[in-house]
Amino acid sequence: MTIVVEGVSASVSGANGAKQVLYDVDCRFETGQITLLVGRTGSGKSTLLQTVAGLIETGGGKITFEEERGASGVGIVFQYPEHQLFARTVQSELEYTLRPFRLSKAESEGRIRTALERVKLSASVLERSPFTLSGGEKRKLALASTFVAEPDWLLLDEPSASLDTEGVEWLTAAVREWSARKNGGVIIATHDLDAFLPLANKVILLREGRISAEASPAELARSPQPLFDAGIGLASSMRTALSLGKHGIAVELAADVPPMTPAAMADAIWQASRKRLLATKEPEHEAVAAAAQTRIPYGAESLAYPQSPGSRAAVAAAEPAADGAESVQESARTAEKARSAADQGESGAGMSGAGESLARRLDPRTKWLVSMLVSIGILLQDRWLGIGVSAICTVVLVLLSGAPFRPLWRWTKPFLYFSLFSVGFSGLQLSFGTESSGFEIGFAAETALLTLRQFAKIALVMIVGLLFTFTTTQMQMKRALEITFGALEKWKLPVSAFALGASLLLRFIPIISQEADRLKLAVRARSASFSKGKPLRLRDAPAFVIPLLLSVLQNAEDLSVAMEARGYRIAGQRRTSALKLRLGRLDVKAVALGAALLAVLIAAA
Ligand SMILES: Nc1ncnc2c1ncn2[C@@H]1O[C@H](COP(=O)(O)OP(=O)(O)OP(=O)(O)O)[C@@H](O)[C@H]1O
Repeated sequence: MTIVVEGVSASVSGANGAKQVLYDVDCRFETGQITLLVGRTGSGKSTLLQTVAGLIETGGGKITFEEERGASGVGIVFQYPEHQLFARTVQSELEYTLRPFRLSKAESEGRIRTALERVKLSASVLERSPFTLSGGEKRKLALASTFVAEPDWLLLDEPSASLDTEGVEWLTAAVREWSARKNGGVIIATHDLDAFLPLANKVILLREGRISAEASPAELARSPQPLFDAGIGLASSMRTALSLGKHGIAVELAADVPPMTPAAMADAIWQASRKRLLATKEPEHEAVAAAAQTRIPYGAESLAYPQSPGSRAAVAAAEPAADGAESVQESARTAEKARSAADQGESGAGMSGAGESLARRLDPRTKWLVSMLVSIGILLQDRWLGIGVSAICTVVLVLLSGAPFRPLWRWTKPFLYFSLFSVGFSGLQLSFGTESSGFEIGFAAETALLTLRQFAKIALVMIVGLLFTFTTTQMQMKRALEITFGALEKWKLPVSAFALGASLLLRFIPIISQEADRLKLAVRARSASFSKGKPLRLRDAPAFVIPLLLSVLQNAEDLSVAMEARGYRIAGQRRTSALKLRLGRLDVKAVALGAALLAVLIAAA
């Protein structure tokens, strides 16, 4: 009853293409145990969780379920519960999970009632839309919709986010209860050591997509160095012990019950204080000196202070009480600075110079001009030879631009399917004839080819347009339009408004795409796991089309509120632009290339 992860690598794909997140991960998750996945933001916890759940394909290595139901017995609750809710009512949300089990109505109602009781949600929410619930209620519902399927494994991503103190207490109790009742396995990706360390049997520390350490909570309590190495810091009980140690009060660590909870810590402090009180029969300074010499302050035996400035500052920030509030704030600021400096160091390489794709380094006006020139050239074509040359020119542009292939293909694919259908349909010839000849069906290849040629041209123009979209940010696009057509403002033409509108339209393309991905993932994760690892089934499509529309509308509303907050409503008010555009030598070369491609296309026409 174990999940074995061996040499697993995994990538996630976003608007800018695929990015490897996990590297050669080896670990085991035992049933009956609660395992924590702990690591800094972006270290790959969610990705590992989703890979184990079968929602992300492994790019190498394998995951073995040493039990009967395999990945189908896994229930996952996402980091943002709203990412997994999609139905019109809470009732249908829960029923959706139960659909593949083919239960009787009474059984299904019973399971729903029990699941709601377990998460302490009242049955009165059943008729409400999940989207009207509060953040904490959504999390409870997400958990209920997982509990209802009675999975063997419970995978929770940042489960304490958006819960209040009482909510966290309830959650930890629910996880404990579930684990004891089902004897199932629990994997929790979290930063919240205070809440989950006391529950855990094992902690797996992730750092930049790799496992940096594995330890039991008791081992970490005695030797917290791996927590610093992974850039995480300590649970507050550990911080308290560390601070007391600096004052010469040594908190003894019991081997079996490490002081992870406030109650256990209070007990340990009480024991330590009593010892110290007894010692103060001697003059106080001697007692302190003796304590400092003879007792081992918490963590000192193993806590060799980390050498890198970032982690040293993090250690300083993790020791609050000793030096007063001011120094705590100062060290927290230093730690933050050090971390962000480290972050910039990591990400800077990818952002600058050679690492950046050619198209991203070009001025958006240049890209727009080149796209126009090539699109005009493509639209001039009337012969198959010309279409072939257009296709070659488009491939040249795609390769030179360095635009990501996957999103390009994802956006082009539906159009290609639609085109093929239209081509087939346009070639159909139906005749209802006379009584003697009857109904006849034929296919006019010539008409179909004509349609194919038209669609091929549109597809190529679309790819050229997408190249522009995928390599131009909304801000660049807006500035480019404002600069290009700015002169028209003299004649009171609303150039800024037009530029903003056009750039918002562009901005919405990736948003819709991300939303569709999110909903597909949610539907797959909850199709009681029967279709995990397989593409979405057609009959699941309605489950995400309406939520997709709703969420696009919600995004539009959020955006309009944000814009209003930034003064976009105030007519005539000019805003300062943070983005300066400059044409360079590379732009001249790109325009020359565009003109050359147009010349080739005119020659081929
Ligand atoms: N859809 C995506 N597109 C692009 N990058 C992504 C996508 N999903 C995740 N990533 C990147 O993958 C890396 C790991 O992300 P992941 O969500 O697994 O980290 P995490 O440890 O769970 O972080 P957090 O604690 O902030 O939730 C991050 O750098 C993140 O930016």
